[in-house]
Amino acid sequence: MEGAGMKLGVITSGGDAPGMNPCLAQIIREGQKRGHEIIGFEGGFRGIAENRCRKLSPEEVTLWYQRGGTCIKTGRFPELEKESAQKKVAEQLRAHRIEGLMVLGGDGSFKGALAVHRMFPELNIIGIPCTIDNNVYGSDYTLGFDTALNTQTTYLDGLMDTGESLDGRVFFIETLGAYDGYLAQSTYLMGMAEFAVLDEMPMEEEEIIRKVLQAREEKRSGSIYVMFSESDGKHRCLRIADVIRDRYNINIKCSILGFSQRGNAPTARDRLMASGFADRAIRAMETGVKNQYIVYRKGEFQYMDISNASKKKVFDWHHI
Ligand SMILES: Nc1ncnc2c1ncn2[C@@H]1O[C@H](COP(=O)(O)OP(=O)(O)OP(=O)(O)O)[C@@H](O)[C@H]1O
Ligand SMILES: O=P(O)(O)OC[C@H]1O[C@](O)(CO)[C@@H](O)[C@@H]1O
Repeated sequence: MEGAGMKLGVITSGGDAPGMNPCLAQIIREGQKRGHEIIGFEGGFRGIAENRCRKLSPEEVTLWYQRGGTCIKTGRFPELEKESAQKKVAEQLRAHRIEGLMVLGGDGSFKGALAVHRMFPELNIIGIPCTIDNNVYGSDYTLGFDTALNTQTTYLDGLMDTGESLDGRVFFIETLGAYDGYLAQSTYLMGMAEFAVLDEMPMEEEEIIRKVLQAREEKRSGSIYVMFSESDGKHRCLRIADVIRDRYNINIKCSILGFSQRGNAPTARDRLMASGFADRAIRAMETGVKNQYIVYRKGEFQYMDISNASKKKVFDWHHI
């Protein structure tokens, strides 16, 4: 019955993101206060299929606010695209008498939730956008982005101390984010990089090289900093750096931030946002809001039908 004393499931799914833990903690604390039972399935949709679950209690979550990653583990479960896996997940949720499932993840996880809902239409599904990539359609913000950006900024601070002490170097810095350029573009927006190489604005290798040479011409002191988004994961910056080194004998260094960028204690902003998302999710379950994900748009939380999750977010060049 909607409102009082519901049995609610929760998973984290896709890549982990700082902010997932405080969001879980708030769901568990608020949930219990309002008389709900919160069941955590471990490792995303696979954990539901394999029936790895337990009741989560407020006593265990005190330190979750300050921890990166996710304390109930996450996972990718590509089998869920098949009907057989969708049925399995739906069966398990039915067996546990779960009335609503909260899914903390990215756009892929919301598509997965919708697929499960089709097999179990009485199940309410509510999504919370959690990914350092900031790429969920309809939302200006996804949990984890601020922490990943702060990690990146601290890294750049260190790099620039040395880059400004030894003139004339070129630094290529690759961020995570797959094909989404929000992390890389942010450093450029801050004014800390000469330019950013993004999938949103494809650039031929020769064009990148030309821009590096031009930046060196224009900058009389210090070094040159160029951001690269992760793209296909083949570290294109290494290849381009080799060409520049061989052709022009320039001292060029590549820094690939890699997976430590996905960790670390959530920033205060991510903790605050986590709490806002969690409250809206619980309220949605209680008030009969059905099959939505929560978005943060123009400074406020709103609901968006989960079928929109498959749409591509239009890149916002000046996201702030
Ligand atoms: N089209 C789909 N149909 C069914 N399930 C899906 C679909 N897309 C994704 N999923 C499920 O959601 C899981 C997570 O999706 P995905 O790997 O795309 O990560 P994500 O949620 O987008 O997060 P991140 O941004 O961190 O990558 C998949 O492993 C799969 O279980
Ligand atoms: O850990 P995995 O599954 O290799 O995923 C890596 C991807 O996940 C993300 O961190 C998003 O969660 C992307 O930035 C990155 O490309």
